[in-house]
Amino acid sequence: MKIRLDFLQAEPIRVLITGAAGQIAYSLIYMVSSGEVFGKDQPIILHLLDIPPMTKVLEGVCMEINDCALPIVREVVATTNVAEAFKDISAAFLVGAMPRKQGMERKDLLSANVRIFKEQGQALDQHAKKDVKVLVVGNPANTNALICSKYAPSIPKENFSAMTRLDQNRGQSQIAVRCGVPITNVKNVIIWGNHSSTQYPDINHAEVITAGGDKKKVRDAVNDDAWLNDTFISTVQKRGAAVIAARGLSSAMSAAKAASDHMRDWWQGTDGRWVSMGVFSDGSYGTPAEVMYSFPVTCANKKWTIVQGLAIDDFSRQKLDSTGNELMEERGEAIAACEA
Ligand SMILES: NC(=O)c1ccc[n+]([C@@H]2O[C@H](COP(=O)([O-])OP(=O)(O)OC[C@H]3O[C@@H](n4cnc5c(N)ncnc54)[C@H](O)[C@@H]3O)[C@@H](O)[C@H]2O)c1
Ligand SMILES: O=C(O)C[C@H](O)C(=O)O
Repeated sequence: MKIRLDFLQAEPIRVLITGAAGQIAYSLIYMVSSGEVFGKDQPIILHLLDIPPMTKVLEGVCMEINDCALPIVREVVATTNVAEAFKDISAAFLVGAMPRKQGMERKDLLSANVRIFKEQGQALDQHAKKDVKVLVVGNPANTNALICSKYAPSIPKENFSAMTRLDQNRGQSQIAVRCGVPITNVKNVIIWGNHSSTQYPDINHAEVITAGGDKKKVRDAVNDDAWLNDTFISTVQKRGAAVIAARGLSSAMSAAKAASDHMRDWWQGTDGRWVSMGVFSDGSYGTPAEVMYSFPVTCANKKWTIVQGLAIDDFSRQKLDSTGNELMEERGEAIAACEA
């Protein structure tokens, strides 16, 4: 009989979720604690941070974590103290921030939220492991991630990322429904740029296994350029606002699922699959350098690599530029707000 000792041997890692008393965290904590993200054999010590007025809610969340009887959760550190929350962490989901309300754009949250990410960047710099992997979810996510990395100079820029996986999942789902196939039959939908209404959901390189079992380019399988170039793009760009209009609250379950997908793929690798992540731009594809731009990437050995060599037509060029311009504007505003 083969006895598995790896579970007993693995050292626990410390995983931080901020905004732990909020909506997204309520789903995310379970996903992370179930082993979906770091592996079923990887014990974790959960660090949960929220602000003092949420202490009682956080206590309730901790009761529920205990009551879930989760095998990989070794300990829960629930706190409103930033230094304690960031101490020795190997991974961070930075969720805690104000969500937008109906009628707002995500960048309207910049002045309210950016200082949170300046403070948390400083905390990462002082207290976290130097190889910590940081996923920023709180909006405006790309620019908050940039600010976080700016204030954590001792941690490599490539350890910071912003979440555009929800947009990727939304795009793949729209295509799967349109083609009448399971979501797993759709590959390589790309999100370029900002997690905002200027993002560019791009299907030019995407493939689908059709209901008949043939592998086709999405453009050929859908065979409706008007829908792909207009309705599809604007549906994905405006999906967050549509959820807010319907629920009266911003997306939470789907955001938690996307955060789990993002960190799992970064941590465990993508086996050559492309996923979209907001990462520190090196200027690939003529994008502005030094903003957190969403690119197609592959992940291996806990590192992401931008997929290179894709053809960019004129339609796409204009869209890559316009979302890049917005990121540069946000960067200027955010730096000014942090230095004020
Ligand atoms: N990138 C994405 O795809 C995506 C998707 C959905 C939501 N979001 C964003 O995620 C953020 C959180 O959304 P939510 O629905 O969970 O909001 P929520 O209001 O339900 O929860 C946010 C929590 O963060 C806490 N918080 C506020 N300031 C904090 C701080 N300084 N430190 C720690 N915690 C703090 C709040 O007390 C609250 O408990 C929002 O900014 C939202 O816009 C991003
Ligand atoms: O749209 C929002 O404000 C929340 C989130 O960014 C989303 O895309 O659902």
